[in-house]
Amino acid sequence: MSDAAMVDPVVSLHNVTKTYIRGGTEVSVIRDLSFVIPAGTFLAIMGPSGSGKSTLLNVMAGIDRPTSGSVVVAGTRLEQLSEGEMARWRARHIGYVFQTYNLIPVLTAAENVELPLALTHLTRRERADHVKTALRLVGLADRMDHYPRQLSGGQEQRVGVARAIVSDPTMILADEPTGNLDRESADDILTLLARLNRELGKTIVMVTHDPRAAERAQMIRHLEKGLLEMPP
Ligand SMILES: Nc1ncnc2c1ncn2[C@@H]1O[C@H](COP(=O)(O)OP(=O)(O)OP(=O)(O)O)[C@@H](O)[C@H]1O
Repeated sequence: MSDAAMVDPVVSLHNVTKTYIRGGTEVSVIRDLSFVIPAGTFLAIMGPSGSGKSTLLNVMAGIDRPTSGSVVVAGTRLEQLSEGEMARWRARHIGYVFQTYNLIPVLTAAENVELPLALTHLTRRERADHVKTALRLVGLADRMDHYPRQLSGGQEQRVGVARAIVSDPTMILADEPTGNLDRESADDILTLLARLNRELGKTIVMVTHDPRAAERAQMIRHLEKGLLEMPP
């Protein structure tokens, strides 16, 4: 890792543990995890089902709070934020891509993409411009007024990616973004994520089961029982 990367991580986790109570006993999903993600990295996190991948992503997004330890993302120590501050912080810094797209069926592609901008101070005109740019970036400028049911799975996920980038966030977190797609659509989404990383310098953290998807990232880490396998 270069000195610059050490100086400028987008994510730093220090001794992060996340514990749930299940059936009266404490279960550690993430155990004493410490690592940094340098700015501009495209990282894939792999690991068996239940190993804590989604939990880790949610901790980085400020959706889940760790039981102990500290999480610094984009220069902010997340445990210091109230729920309201966290929502505003997340809107500014995090774009999230879901396995099942999570589009709202009664809204058009453009309206879905515009949703994260509700928490910003942009004017209506500026919001429309951002939406157009995001949909153009994912190659769906001609589908702005289509509803999710009028789109293929691959196109729906491209709308999902447009929604994740519309506010120009610091980091994109993608939880199994290709899990519901056929090989060709999956490749399109991975190519798109790689482009956003390369051309726009977005830091991307992608959770995936699929080794072929993980290969498209610059760096792969394996999570096993809440512990991250670190490079030699
Ligand atoms: N809110 C919760 N309450 C209790 N247990 C939880 C909660 N959220 C997650 N868990 C447990 O934590 C463990 C890790 O879950 P997580 O979803 O992070 O794993 P994962 O690696 O993403 O799995 P998958 O690949 O199946 O999505 C699981 O055993 C899960 O049941």
